[in-house]
Formats: sequence, C-alpha cells, structure tokens
Amino acid sequence: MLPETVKSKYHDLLSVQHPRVKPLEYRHEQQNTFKPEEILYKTLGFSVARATSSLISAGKGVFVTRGLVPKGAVVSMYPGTVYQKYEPIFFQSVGNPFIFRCLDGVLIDGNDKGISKVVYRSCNGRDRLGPFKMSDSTWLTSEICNPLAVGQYVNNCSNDRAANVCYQEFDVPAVFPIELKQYLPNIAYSCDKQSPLRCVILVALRDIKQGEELFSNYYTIVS
Ligand SMILES: C[S@@+](CC[C@H](N)C(=O)[O-])C[C@H]1O[C@@H](n2cnc3c(N)ncnc32)[C@H](O)[C@@H]1O
Repeated sequence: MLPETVKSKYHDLLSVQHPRVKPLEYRHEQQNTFKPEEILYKTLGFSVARATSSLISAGKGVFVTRGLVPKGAVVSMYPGTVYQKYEPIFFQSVGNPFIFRCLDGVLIDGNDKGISKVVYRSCNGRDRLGPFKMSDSTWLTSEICNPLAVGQYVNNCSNDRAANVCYQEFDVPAVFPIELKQYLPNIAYSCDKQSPLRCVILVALRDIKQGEELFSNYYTIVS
C-alpha cells in the first residue's frame, strides 16, 4: 500500500526489525534480528531502560544502560493518552502520579496500569487506519517496540541529584509520515481532528554516561 519511494526508504530498516506478529515462543528463535534496545544502541549510540531507582523508596527509574547520551539528544519520550484541558480525566487521575501537565493545560496520562491502560488501548484500537496503527501501544506490555517510551518513569531531581534531562513539548506536524505513527507512544483521547497530537520528549541537558539514572525537574518544561 505504500508508495515505492517510501518503501525503498524504509527497506533497510525493516530488514532488521523485530518481527512484531510472531508468537512469543518463536521470537527468541529468530536469527539475524535485533531487539529494539539493540537497534536503539546501534542507531543512536545509547540505550535506556527502567530499573530500580538509585533513590531509596522511589520505586523505578530510568537508566542509561549502554553507551553515552550526548548533550541535546532525545533520551526518551513521555508515553500516554493526550487529553485536551476540557476533556474528562477524573477517574484516570485519582492517585495517578503519571499525569504530565503541558504548559497550555493539555494532559498526558502515562500510567501503564488500570483504567489508564484500558483507555489508551481503546483509543489505539479506535484509530487504526486499515493496516496502519496510529500509535504504539507496546509500552503497555513487556514486549516494547519503542525503547525510548519510558519517560514517565524518570524521577524528580533533588539537592544531590541534579536534573540531567528536561521536557520538550511539541505537536506532531500534519506531514508526519503515516507509516511511522505506529512508533509514537501517544494517542488523543478524543478523535478530534482539529487538534494536532501533542508529544513530550526528554532531552539531555549534558552528556550522560552509561549507568547514570535520568532525573528531570517536574516543574520545568521547555516550550
Ligand atoms: C512519575 S512517577 C516516577 C516513577 C516512579 N518512581 C515509579 O516507580 O512508579 C513519580 C513518582 O515517583 C516517586 N518519585 C519521583 N521522584 C522522586 C524523588 N526524587 N524521591 C522520591 N520519590 C520520587 C514519587 O512516588 C512520585 O510520585
């Protein structure tokens, strides 16, 4: 279904992609395929993942697991359902520490459990366009396609843990290729075609070495 020019552009990439529809038992038997973390490392020179935070009783955090993140690089994305400020989010927000508020009041619910998870999956199914998915929902599973989609697990900075990443909001442009939307870990709560899709990325404030945990400032957003 894709135009020839688009097919050839992504041909090389597709040839090393992890097969997404294979049953779990066959995945590890595949030869000559790379895991998404491996592709991330080979492409950007680093990989990130969730692990127990270095802060006592802070739960999980996000670490650079391989390589070096250069200053200015996109180190992760904030996944979740995007709500306009007038849309209902009451039940999803009760006791939910994963809600990110953008400067203009747009909210992103990055909780990967409970009602938040159900809502994301529902919107993801609703917005399918034939064979094309309009967003990535694998961050809700253990088989993550986009390993950058862990930004909601980044912990807050403190006096002895300075922020090494900051948030950057942006709206996905109308010309964004439809076949790449399946890798965006965000989806709009309402199928209101007027509003562009909001995404939030985390950008390295300095070089970040392998083994370091990411810390942001929960109250600072770069617009
Ligand atoms: C967005 S979540 C971050 C992921 C969280 N650590 C987890 O495992 O679910 C925010 C929550 O993480 C914890 N947290 C974040 N930064 C912290 C810090 N500097 N010290 C202690 N707890 C922190 C708090 O419980 C906060 O409500």
